Amino acid sequence: MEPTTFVLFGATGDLAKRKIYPALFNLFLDEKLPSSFSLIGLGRREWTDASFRANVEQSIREFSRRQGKDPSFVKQFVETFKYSVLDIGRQEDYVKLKHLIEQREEELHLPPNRLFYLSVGPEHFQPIAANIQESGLGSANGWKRLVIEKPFGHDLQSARVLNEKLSQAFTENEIFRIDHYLGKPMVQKLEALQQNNPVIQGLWNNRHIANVQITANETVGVEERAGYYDHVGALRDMFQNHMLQLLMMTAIQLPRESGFDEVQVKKKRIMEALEPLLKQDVAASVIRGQYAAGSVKGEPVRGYVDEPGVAAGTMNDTFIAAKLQIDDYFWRGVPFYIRTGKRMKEKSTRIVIEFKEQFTTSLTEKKDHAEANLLVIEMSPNESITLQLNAKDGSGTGAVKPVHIDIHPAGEQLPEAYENLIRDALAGDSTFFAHWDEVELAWAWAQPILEAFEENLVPLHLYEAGTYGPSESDELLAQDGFHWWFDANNEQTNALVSQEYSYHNSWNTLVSLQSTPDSWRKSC
Ligand SMILES: NC(=O)C1=CN([C@@H]2O[C@H](COP(=O)(O)OP(=O)(O)OC[C@H]3O[C@@H](n4cnc5c(N)ncnc54)[C@H](OP(=O)(O)O)[C@@H]3O)[C@@H](O)[C@H]2O)C=CC1
Ligand SMILES: O=C1O[C@H](COP(=O)(O)O)[C@@H](O)[C@H](O)[C@H]1O
Repeated sequence: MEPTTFVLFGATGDLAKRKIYPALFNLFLDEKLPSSFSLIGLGRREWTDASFRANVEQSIREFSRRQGKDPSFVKQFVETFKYSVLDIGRQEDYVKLKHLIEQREEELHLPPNRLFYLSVGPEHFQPIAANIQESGLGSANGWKRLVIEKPFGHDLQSARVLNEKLSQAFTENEIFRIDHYLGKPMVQKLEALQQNNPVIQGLWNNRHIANVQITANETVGVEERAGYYDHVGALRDMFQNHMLQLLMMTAIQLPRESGFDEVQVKKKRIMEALEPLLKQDVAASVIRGQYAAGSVKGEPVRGYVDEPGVAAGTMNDTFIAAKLQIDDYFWRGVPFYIRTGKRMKEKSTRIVIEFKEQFTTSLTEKKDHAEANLLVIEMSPNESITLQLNAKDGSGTGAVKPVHIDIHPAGEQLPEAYENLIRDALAGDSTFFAHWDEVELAWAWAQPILEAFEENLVPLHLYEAGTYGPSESDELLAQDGFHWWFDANNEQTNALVSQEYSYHNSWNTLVSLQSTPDSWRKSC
């Protein structure tokens, strides 16, 4: 990895503290940072280098999964960190920053490779990019990269304007838009699963798959983020970005030797093939919900409208479920059901592929109770891949019972999403970042839904906190003859939960999932 200066805007903020420093520290311990690495933190707070380092140390103690490590490692990690006071709107602060960066590059013999990480509110993205350009910070004789956090725009129009402005200072290849779901280890292993297993690759189409279900349920409510969330809702906060990225990563078809460019092109093709919704038809395939008072994990919780900071009479969505169709050769006719919500019964992020029951006859169906074949990719709370097959149960009656092949990352400590993403950004590999074409197409697809919500063309269903959302979400699948798998109140899933036979395999033996193929990765 090339020597790099990591310039962190928002170094005093919450994201830096909870995610960025712990991720950098873990990369440091794993020797995955560039051998020459300089970090400069920026914020308005009047911190010194010493107080900045003390804050970073504290965040590592609090949030790093390696907090038990020898404290001398933490000291060693932060000892070269610098802090500079910078107000985003003040041009003279960028001049001061430029001098500091150049001085450090000289002291540490670093080429001027600069990664600008914007861990600040979205209203600051454009002014920072413009000031980087105007101050000459981005015109040194090395590479420059811009890493930006979500949200990327508020709707299609604002996203286009933002992109246009950023493009004046950075090329598309230099912009790394974070979608932390793309950094999740199971998402990164998803394509390796398909690419390295012809048996799965051969099944990955509408001849064999009945439907796909993508769920991201959370138990938390709006927390202290009402100021942000009440203007955004589940559609903008989760669906337009994370959920559609999961859809792209699931539906993509990649031959074994696919490179980074192919991934990008094929993700874009999926989005282009996504059947658009007309505003007046949104209500037929989109369910909007908002949590009412209830209880989560045995604790009573208030309804969304009673959360501090939420506007009176708010119609904001805290739950959304939708049926999507991809109109292409592979997926035509396969419904993709996607849902995400806050204050649900349990935290669960998973993709379920339900295969068609091609070979069942009415006789075997009745006698054997054969369950559907499922492939379940579990991202949270645990990480695993499970394949449900049917086998004779050995009782001599000839009965068929579901068996499960579980693939767990046994003993392996998987990296956090931010570790994967920061490592990739440092390496110039944008495979697992959101590219502009995808972001624009995702906003274009979501736009009629935003408008239908705005104009109240879609009913807002209240659901009790601690449930699986409004019952209309179940009906969305029931009208096609399906049901959400793994909802505890769904009897048909009990067979899976009370499994009798389970073949536990080590992470590597059954399928080769360990790493994402290098051919995916592109070094700029
Ligand atoms: N926190 C999280 O879990 C997540 C956050 N994000 C995104 O990350 C970004 C940062 O969020 P978060 O850390 O929570 O926000 P915080 O409000 O905690 O931090 C904001 C940071 O921006 C700095 N800042 C604000 N205004 C200025 C200014 N005028 N000049 C210089 N610095 C300024 C603050 O510095 P100071 O206070 O010193 O002025 C602070 O370091 C946002 O885009 C958010 O959407 C995305 C996913 C999760
Ligand atoms: O981006 C966001 O994601 C989190 C959920 O992330 P997860 O990794 O815990 O599944 C969500 O709580 C938050 O509202 C949203 O902004």
